[in-house]
Amino acid sequence: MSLVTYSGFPRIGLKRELKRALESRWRGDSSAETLLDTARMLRKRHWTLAAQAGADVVPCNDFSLYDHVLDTAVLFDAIPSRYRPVFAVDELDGYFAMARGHKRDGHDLHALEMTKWFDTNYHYLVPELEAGQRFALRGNKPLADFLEARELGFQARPVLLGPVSFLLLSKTVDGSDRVALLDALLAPYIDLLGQLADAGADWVQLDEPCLVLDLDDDDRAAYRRAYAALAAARTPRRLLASYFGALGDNLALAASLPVDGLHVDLVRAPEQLDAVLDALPACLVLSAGVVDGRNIWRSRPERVLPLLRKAQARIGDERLWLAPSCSLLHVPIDLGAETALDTKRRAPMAFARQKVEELRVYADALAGLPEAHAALAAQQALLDTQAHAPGVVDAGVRNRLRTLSPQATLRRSAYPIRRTTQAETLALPPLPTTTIGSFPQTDELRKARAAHRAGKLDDAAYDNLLKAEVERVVRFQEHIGLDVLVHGEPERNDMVEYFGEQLDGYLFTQLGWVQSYGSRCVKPPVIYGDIARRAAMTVHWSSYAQSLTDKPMKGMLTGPVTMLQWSFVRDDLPRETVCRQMALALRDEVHDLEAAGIDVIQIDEPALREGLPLRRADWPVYLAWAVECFRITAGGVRDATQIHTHMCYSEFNDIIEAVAAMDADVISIETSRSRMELLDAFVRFRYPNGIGPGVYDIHSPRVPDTAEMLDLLHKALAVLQPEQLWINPDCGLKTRGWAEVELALDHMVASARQLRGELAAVLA
Ligand SMILES: Nc1nc2c(c(=O)[nH]1)N[C@@H](CNc1ccc(C(=O)N[C@@H](CCC(=O)N[C@@H](CCC(=O)N[C@@H](CCC(=O)O)C(=O)O)C(=O)O)C(=O)O)cc1)CN2
Ligand code: MET
Ligand SMILES: [Zn+2]
Repeated sequence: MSLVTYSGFPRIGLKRELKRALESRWRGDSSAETLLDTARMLRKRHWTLAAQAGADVVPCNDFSLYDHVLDTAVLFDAIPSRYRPVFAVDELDGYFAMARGHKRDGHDLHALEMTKWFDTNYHYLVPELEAGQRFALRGNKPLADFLEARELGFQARPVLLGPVSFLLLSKTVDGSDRVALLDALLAPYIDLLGQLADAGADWVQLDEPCLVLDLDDDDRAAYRRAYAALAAARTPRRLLASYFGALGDNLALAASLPVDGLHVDLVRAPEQLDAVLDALPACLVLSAGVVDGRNIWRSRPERVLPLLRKAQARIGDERLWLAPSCSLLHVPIDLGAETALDTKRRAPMAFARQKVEELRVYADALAGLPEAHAALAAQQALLDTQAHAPGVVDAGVRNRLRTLSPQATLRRSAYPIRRTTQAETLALPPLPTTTIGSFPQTDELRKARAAHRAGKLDDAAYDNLLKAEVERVVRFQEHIGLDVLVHGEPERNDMVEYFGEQLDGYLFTQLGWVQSYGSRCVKPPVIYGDIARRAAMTVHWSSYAQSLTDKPMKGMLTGPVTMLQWSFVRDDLPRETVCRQMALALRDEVHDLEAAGIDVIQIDEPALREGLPLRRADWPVYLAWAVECFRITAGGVRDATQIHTHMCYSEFNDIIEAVAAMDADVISIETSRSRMELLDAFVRFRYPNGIGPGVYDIHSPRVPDTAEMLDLLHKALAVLQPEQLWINPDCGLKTRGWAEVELALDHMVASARQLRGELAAVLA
């Protein structure tokens, strides 16, 4: 009979137990032991849950206290020297110093860089390597997890990030070739695999997601060398796992590697099954990733069963494993906890637990169990009726999209004309200062929102509290002398969920948390139907904030691509269609803001880069619709209305033409961690519009001083026109405390004043 398994489980816990335990430890309110106890409790709970749901084999070492790439770096002792003194005192403090920076006991260490895990909203820590880097086995996390599982009665399969993907996801600090470090890295990998074999592990899973990317010959050679070396050593049987896309031109490579099993993603790339079966050497196990590890919809038996039957016919039951397409890290844990959702809406959905249950049913169906067949037929019937459920199709939206004029993407005039008009109407000083939107989300705010939601705080009281917060934010900005103000976004739980709550076509979960980085989670809202705006969403707050000040108040919206990227999206329409619906809804909001007298409107697109397809060949199509959607949102406003956009976590070289084609009047970007390196793409491209390279790293509790910001600004002025330059932080301030924000923004305004003085002196 085919075996049911999965390659990784969410770590944070149904009620975010890990988040609470981490943050409590970081505050110093609890001991390391307490944190480790919570982690152990979660692993046990999750293994038990998965086994009860029908998994035959569970993975181990998929759990992490912060991030699995960081775990791998520490496991192989790839620890930059600056952190070593902290490790020398305490291993766990050292680990968290790499994750979050460390300012204590005379140390002032910045964290490792954080970046997107492929095209997901999960962020990993980028290992820092250097030429001549040495690796050694440090600690025994995978082995300890394996033994812990066995103690509980599970013969688990340890999961490791494979050596080649580990190197490809790392960076070298000296610009040397990271793949050249492979041979040095293989020795401790082999040690570890030997230890696991000695301990009785029969399989190990080596994750090599980079196999779905465009690889060059050196990368391919590295794969061959690495896996030949592992095959020559004593190891458990090796399952090579690819996910997030098709193996494509790397299929021959993957199938030629000396391993014992291959995992492929048949959700993103069902079409690869024939080629995979043709290429799969005899005796290899095929782990078929047939239910979606990236989305929350039940699988469609009419799509999945033919794939499984074909595989079964070709290789038999013993060599066929059933699994989700990728780790379940990217979905919430248990739909059963969503008691507030009505059963009709809940029926077509599946979270991690339900996905394992689905796999069990497929395995039983392959084994010929009649009740499994009946269950799958019922599931298919349910999904078919879903297409006609209320709210799924909105004829008005469909019609509006069908008849949308191409003119909708156009501004009235070209940028140089808009620029002049805006200079006259806004009358801003040179080098205008602004912020990215959010101000600190204090405990008080979050508690009040929770109380409001629970019915313990009435609408009026909640509204008053938010109004008072907006007023505080406005007064503060006036006091320190910022030029373009914001209202601070205190009314928003999250920049995506907040808008989702006000749009038709969306539904929400109570406990649908997904880890974004470390202890930070998001609760992606679910798009199940056509998107339409019921009423204005932000005009009330922006107008109120504008009424408090004579300075321009910047309206604040989340852009269509980011709304899509950070939601769970229906799978019965092309993503670009859903995105166009979103763009139309947001366009109406832009117009309403303009009509209400808001002259500056920011449309955030921090996830535009994240949505870029993993294969270069697929970029142009995506970028074309992504840019079009932004332009639909911003299109049609008066020349005098200044459209801003904001992007963080982005490498711009690949997308600079698309960014320019968005034609926002001003873009703010994250640049301070890279010390303005991210500006290079804009400079090379001679990006003509306004640009605000961030001068304050808001991810760190560290407050930069004025001189540090001036230094960054001088760097920017060396390559940009002074008329282009805006001064702002890297991103929103919601995760920071007021004390830090007050100081940092004060320093920022001081740096702007000084720079204006310098410029005036040059011109005089
Ligand atoms: N969707 C999304 N993706 C993003 C970002 C983003 O802002 N949004 N930013 C980038 C970085 N990623 C981030 C992801 C999450 C957070 C973040 O701060 N998340 C918060 C939760 C935000 C939220 O939904 N808050 C809700 C719920 C808050 C809460 O925990 N309430 C308590 C009750 C309050 C209390 O008593 O303390 C509870 O439910 O138990 C609210 O404010 O209403 C967290 O993990 O702490 C920040 C950055 C990239 N991806
Ligand atoms: N306007 C948003 C904020 O300031 C943009 C955040 S981008 C992740 O929080
Ligand atoms: Zn941002």
